[in-house]
Amino acid sequence: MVVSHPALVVAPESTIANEKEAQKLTVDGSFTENKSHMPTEFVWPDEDKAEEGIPELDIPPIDLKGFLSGDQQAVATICQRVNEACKRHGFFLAVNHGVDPNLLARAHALSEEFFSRPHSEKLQLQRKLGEASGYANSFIGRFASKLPWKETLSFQFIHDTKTVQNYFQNVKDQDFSHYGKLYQEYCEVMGDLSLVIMELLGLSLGVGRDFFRDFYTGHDSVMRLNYYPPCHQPELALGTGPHNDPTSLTILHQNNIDGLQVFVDGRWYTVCPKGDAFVVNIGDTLMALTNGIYKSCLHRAIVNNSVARRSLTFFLCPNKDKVVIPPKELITAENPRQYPDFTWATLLEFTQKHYRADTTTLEAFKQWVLEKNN
Ligand SMILES: C=C1C[C@]23C[C@H]1CC[C@H]2[C@]1(C)CCC[C@@](C)(C(=O)O)[C@H]1[C@@H]3C(=O)O
Ligand SMILES: O=C(O)CCC(=O)C(=O)O
Ligand SMILES: [Fe+2]
Repeated sequence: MVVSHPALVVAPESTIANEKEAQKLTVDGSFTENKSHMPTEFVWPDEDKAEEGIPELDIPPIDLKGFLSGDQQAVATICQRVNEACKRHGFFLAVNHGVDPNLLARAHALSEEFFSRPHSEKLQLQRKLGEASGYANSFIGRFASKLPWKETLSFQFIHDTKTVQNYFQNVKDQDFSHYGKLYQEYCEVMGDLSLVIMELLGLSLGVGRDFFRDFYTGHDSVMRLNYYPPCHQPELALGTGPHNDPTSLTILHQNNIDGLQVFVDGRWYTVCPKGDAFVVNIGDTLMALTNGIYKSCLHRAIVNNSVARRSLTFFLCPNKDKVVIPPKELITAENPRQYPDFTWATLLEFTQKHYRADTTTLEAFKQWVLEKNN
């Protein structure tokens, strides 16, 4: 079996898939000419795929202006709305967040520039076995089935370091230093915004501004550029299958193309892109840190057959040796400890070596940790 879309080139990066299966997907130019055929590796089961007519989610965004300026009346209202959203489905839209629209536009433009490069140039950044950073193509070679219709470029950002700049500086043969400069700036801005949102979440939960902010100071985060090329049979494939992010907080911005869907009150909704608005998601680690009170957001990304879609995702993660233990106010007789102590390093290892992140990662991880501890 051969495929030719640039999105479908073998990119061996990890361990779970069967090598022989991966080899069958080697690019050779014949796939786009034979549009009737979708390799089975890219076909998702019906229960994961989007049915027809998913409605748009119509919820007013959270305006962060009043929070950022410290307007007490606004802070109370914002906290109440954020609290409701995070308890119910684990996500909200944020506007007036203070991020320069020009920075956002430049971050998208450079992502577009990267993914439109010849395959050989993208491969200079190829994600290597066991490494978190780099370019990956559909995770061919990493997973054997339910391959996502996407290309990704991921890199690590540690708080108060030049990790991003250094990563791009070290690429051989090609000058990627302008990526380093721009995405270093973008990550610093996202890191600062994450810490502000952590203060907001702390206030919303009634544990004060500092607990979560302090916990995430020194964070060891991940930035990912997602690129979803047009797909000739979008009804069979998914850009990213249904999942909860194993990380703590995701700040996502999509270009002006629909594709992100979230699960709210028992059904799927499309979150349409709205200008500079960020989609802010709670992930599994933060759900555990709030003792299960704030829900990890279930979401997925669909693809379409006409236009490329892109998203910029900043995944806030704790420093690797921080132990995830909820503040004492959130542990009560009615809500005793829900998850064992763990570090992000262990959960990351679980998702990279033992378990493909999906809708039940946190439960599976909890069982795994409990078994290991016994
Ligand atoms: C630490 C991470 C693992 C993933 C990227 C970041 C945060 C989200 C995770 C992911 C996106 C969840 C869905 C499945 C996954 C394999 C993907 O489709 O990309 C996950 C990422 C990963 O393991 O590479
Ligand atoms: O691209 C999107 O809209 C969603 C991406 C996503 O969920 C992820 O990268 O974890
Ligand atoms: Fe996600």
